Amino acid sequence: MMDIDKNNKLILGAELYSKVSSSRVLMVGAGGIGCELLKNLVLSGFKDIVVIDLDTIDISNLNRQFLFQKQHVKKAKAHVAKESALRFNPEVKIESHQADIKNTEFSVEWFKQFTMVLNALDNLDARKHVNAMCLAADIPLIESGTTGYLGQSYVIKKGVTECFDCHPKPTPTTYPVCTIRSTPSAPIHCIVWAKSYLFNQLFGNSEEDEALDQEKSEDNAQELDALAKETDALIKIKKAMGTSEYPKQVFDKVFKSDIERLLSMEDMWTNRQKPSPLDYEQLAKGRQVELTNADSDTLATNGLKDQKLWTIGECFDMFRSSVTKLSERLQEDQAKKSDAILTFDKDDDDALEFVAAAANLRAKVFDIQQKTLFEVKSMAGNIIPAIATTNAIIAGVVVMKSFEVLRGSIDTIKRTYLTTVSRRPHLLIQEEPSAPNPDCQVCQATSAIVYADLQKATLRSLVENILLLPLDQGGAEMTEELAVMDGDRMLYDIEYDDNLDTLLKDLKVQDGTILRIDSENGDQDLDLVIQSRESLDNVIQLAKPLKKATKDVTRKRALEDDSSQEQELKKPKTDNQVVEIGEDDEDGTILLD
Ligand SMILES: Nc1ncnc2c1ncn2[C@@H]1O[C@H](COP(=O)(O)OP(=O)(O)OP(=O)(O)O)[C@@H](O)[C@H]1O
Ligand SMILES: [Zn+2]
Repeated sequence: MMDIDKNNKLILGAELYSKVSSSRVLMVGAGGIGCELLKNLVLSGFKDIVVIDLDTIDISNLNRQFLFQKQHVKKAKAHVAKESALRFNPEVKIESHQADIKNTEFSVEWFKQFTMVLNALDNLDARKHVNAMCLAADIPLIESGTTGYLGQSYVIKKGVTECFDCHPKPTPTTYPVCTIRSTPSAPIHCIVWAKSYLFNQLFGNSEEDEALDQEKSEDNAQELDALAKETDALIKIKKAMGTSEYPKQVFDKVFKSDIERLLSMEDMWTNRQKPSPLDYEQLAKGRQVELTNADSDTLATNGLKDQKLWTIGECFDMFRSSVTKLSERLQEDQAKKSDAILTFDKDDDDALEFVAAAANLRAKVFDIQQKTLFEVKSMAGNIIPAIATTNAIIAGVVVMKSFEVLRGSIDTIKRTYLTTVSRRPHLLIQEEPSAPNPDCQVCQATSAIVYADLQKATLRSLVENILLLPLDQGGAEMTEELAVMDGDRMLYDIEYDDNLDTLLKDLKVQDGTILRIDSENGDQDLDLVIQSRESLDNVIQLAKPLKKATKDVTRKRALEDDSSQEQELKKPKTDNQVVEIGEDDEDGTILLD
């Protein structure tokens, strides 16, 4: 037995050690938290780990994702993470997949093989998906996340705790389109204009970005119409893409004629400072003079290049060169695939330089403070810098939670927050877990497995032979006011029956698809997990008969399980219980709780 194992057995005790070493865990995401977590798992006795990540290693990951080194850039995160982690303990079995966890191959059945799932993700969409899969497979999920110095981790278990979707998550900030397009007043307005409007119009998807709130009102209707015309005129200019005149034409349009149009709307400027258009020829001349007069001292950058504020001449040069480079790239891509577009990526130097230059030129026009490339990168990417130590602390907390899950007392596992408070620079705050929200659309739906012969079953067979059929005949006994949804796609409701005689397979329902049956009369919703089976007695049938459930069953169960907990579970969520980190004097180990 290796030393690690011996030590783990001593630390965890024989019983927990045996549970840890015999469990099979899935880790989703091998980025900032994932790298720390995988290292922790192999060092703390886990022997059977599956790692999934869809991405490859970027150079910007190396400052905090310590399983990756320079020679690994562009390789799959999952595979490299596996290889590096194995070096801590070669006896562990690690299976790595470079894949999207949302792929249908990772079905509910597939999730069921795991003792628990550990999320180390960075986006809502994937988190919601794993949440739904773990609820359907009825296995515990440990959720975690960090932003800058803040972090959290908690356990989700169907019918016992809140799920990821029990409470709505704040939607990303949007900006009124007129603020961005006509009356910017802060650096972020110029950055959003450059990234969400100008970049998309010139190189990307010309549909308006969701960061721009297009809501029309009496006040802005006229301005919105004028802006639409302005956009049409910009689209015409795109015909010159690839010519040497192109950067000038774009420049004249967005920094001169559009600004002149704005100036002509006098009412707009009664209480605001007027913008001043930029002149291409003048800037070009000024830049010449700047370059001729500059001695090597002023040209040499002081400090880090991306943290130095560019002069207007430098912005001007950068604007022209990045427009040229991005146009060339777009044209090359379009030669291969006619509908190719570029999408803004903060790690794409040309795209970032374009956004920084355009935003700073616009800031000059509106007399707004300019920003360095570094600042633009973090604002345009909505980035709060990731901090290695925050990830490390949270990854440690996740492992502690995994031990508690294995000990079997999920209903008492606290939620842990890493936060900054005035009394101490950092503090872990523990909060009692909450019972599921009885109105949650996600975890309160009953779920059931449906066997379907996908070559033969139609939507009608699903509706008539399962959904509307009485319980005692093997159905779900729903009323006719129901809707069948595949994600956001509606397949059927009482007023939309066009698909009834279409085969499920032609509706893209496949093995592993989860269909959500919305009950539109307030009854319980139903999630149906489709499993493909051939030669069934009926082309479609429930795997197990359903029992009638009332909405409050899960909540009641959670409350009744342990009456001493009842008070805790009813407590409002905001009632934080601050727990000091106790320090064991003798050996300096930090104990949580
Ligand atoms: N649907 C998904 N399936 C599998 N892996 C995913 C999915 N969505 C995100 N991930 C992975 O989760 C990880 C999250 O890690 P992290 O938050 O550190 O992000 P990052 O992409 O490495 O860093 P940054 O976003 O700061 O550049 C990433 O490696 C990402 O590829
Ligand atoms: Zn829920």
